[in-house]
Amino acid sequence: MTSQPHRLSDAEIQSFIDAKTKPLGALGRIETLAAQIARFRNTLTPRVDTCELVIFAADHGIAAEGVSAFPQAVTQQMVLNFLAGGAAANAFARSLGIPVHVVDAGVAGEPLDAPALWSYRIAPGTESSLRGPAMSSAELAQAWQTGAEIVGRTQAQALAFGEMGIGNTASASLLAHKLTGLPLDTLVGRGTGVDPAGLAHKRAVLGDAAARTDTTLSVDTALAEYAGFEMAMMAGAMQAAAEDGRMVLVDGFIATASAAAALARAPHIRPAMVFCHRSQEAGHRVLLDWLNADPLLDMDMRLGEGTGALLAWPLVKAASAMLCDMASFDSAGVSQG
Ligand SMILES: Cc1cc2ncn([C@H]3O[C@H](COP(=O)(O)O)[C@@H](O)[C@H]3O)c2cc1C
Ligand SMILES: O=C(O)c1cccnc1
Repeated sequence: MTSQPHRLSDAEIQSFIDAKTKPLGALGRIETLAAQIARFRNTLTPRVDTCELVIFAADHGIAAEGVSAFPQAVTQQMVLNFLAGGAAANAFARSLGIPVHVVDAGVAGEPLDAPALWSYRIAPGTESSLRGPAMSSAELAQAWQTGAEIVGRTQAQALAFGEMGIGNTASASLLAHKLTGLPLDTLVGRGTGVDPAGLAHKRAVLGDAAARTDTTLSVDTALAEYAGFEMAMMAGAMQAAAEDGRMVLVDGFIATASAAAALARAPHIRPAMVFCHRSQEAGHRVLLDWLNADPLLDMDMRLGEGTGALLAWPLVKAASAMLCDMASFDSAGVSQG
């Protein structure tokens, strides 16, 4: 008979943290984060000092219904901007020494001919979920599987996931609504900044799109009916990353909707997930509450791209360093109170 590997208990982890040279609890939420990392990696000294950012880009059929303040062409233009290193995510990542990978999961138009682009396009954009399913179940399966394949191309101990896709706050609202049963209106926000009339129009369009199907749906049906390729691919990548022992840094509203889908399929991956920031997008707060997630930062940001996840990375790294590098009262010869 093979013996089961020892699973660290919460009490063992807490007493290891309490033995460090600091008053009890003095590192606040860094201690909570450290305990999460130790539990997830099942070691008291989990080294987490490398991170990569993967940005998934795709277009959304529902963008044609006027639910964004920006035209669909911006998705492809921003992909080129990511590749040129000029987006907010690039600037943040560079300042932190984090490599950025850009995935074409289904950007509209002709495929981009850019050697640095990770080209995994399922189709040139989804169908409009106002009229029918955004994608087929075969496309969903392909997107999910591709997410796992993409994780295989990365090495870092933590992966931050970002997205780009005009109209994807609309898709994220619909996906979150069908997964959770929360009222749709509480999950709809201004995205890139639609004005009050634009927001009323967005609510009406999304209400009609939601009315096509049952109030709540299974995760696979919800994804196929309403998600984008970048969201399904990100969800698949989150599951694969967590199952490979990597920490998963969850960004804003769209990434959190993808995380909710990943959790619906694979609840066991929750300990890998760090909810990094609370976006200004109205639905994010509601969805985080439903997930019982209390994110690390609240910076009044509403961008996506993985920017919020990047800002939280130093906190994750510090929590790991606290566990790995900090002395105990015993080892340092410091008197306890
Ligand atoms: C220049 C620009 C850069 C962006 N970077 C991320 N997003 C963000 O805005 C989009 C979602 O908002 P909506 O649903 O209203 O279209 C996504 O592409 C998201 O990543 C951007 C949007 C714009 C315009
Ligand atoms: O929170 C996000 O991820 C977000 C919010 C608005 C626009 N794009 C992304």
